Amino acid sequence: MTLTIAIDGPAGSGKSSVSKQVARARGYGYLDTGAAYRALAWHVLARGTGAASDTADEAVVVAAASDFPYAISLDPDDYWVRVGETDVTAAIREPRVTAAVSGVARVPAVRAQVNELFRRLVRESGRPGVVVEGRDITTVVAPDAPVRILLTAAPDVRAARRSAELSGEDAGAVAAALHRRDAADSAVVDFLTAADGVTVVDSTDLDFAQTVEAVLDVISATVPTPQENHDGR
Ligand SMILES: Nc1ncnc2c1ncn2[C@@H]1O[C@H](COP(=O)(O)OP(=O)(O)O)[C@@H](O)[C@H]1O
Ligand SMILES: Nc1ccn([C@@H]2O[C@H](COP(=O)(O)OP(=O)(O)O)[C@@H](O)[C@H]2O)c(=O)n1
Repeated sequence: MTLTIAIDGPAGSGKSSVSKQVARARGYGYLDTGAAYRALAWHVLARGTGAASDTADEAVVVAAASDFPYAISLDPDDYWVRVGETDVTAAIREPRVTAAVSGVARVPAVRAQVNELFRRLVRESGRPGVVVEGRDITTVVAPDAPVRILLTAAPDVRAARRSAELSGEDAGAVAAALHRRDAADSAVVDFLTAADGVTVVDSTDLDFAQTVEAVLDVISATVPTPQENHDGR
């Protein structure tokens, strides 16, 4: 059976980059759940024009979700996202998609549909474990996962990290968009407080390597690596 490592947190907390590195270190798969919501937002925008591409319209979103040929790689060293024949790996990070994604993520039928997909992708991964990251993995998608982590960082630190990535964008606008999206998203699922049994890793004062180490330590406490087993630790 594939082991699930569940990681939640707000935008820019380091979920994707840290989870990817942790997956490499443990020989696990990596599942970016936000990519499904982003790809569906991209799909809605690509399918229609005018009202037919309105990601705030639940009926439009549900119609797009019923015809959504989505595929994602769980390989941390070969990450890609596709909708049908189109590689959307880069396109789903564009600001126009980021601005539309919360509308898509608000639709309960969409959440139920992608959650089933996430569980199936983990089941069929063929890997000993998968690091699954998002907003509701510790609470809804995999509440029984043996390791559940909330990755946080102070809002200004998260905004600074995100704007450093998007060098062409205005830092103030990136920060405002990030805080707006967190506010919209946290009305749907609570990813700002740790549920019972969830370990908080706060990366505000940690660099990237230290954050990866902190997450690996939490995992090792519950799931020793084969090497650690061998040493009798
Ligand atoms: N502890 C850290 N210290 C400094 N930079 C970090 C740290 N964790 C992540 N980053 C960087 O911050 C940016 C946002 O991280 P990302 O993994 O995309 O966050 P999320 O998936 O939560 O939105 C990336 O450029 C990443 O390399
Ligand atoms: N498990 C999840 C993951 C993402 N999402 C939604 O998908 C969007 C994009 O997620 P993401 O993880 O790619 O966002 P970042 O944290 O990388 O900025 C979020 O803003 C949420 O609206 C969600 O609702 N539930």
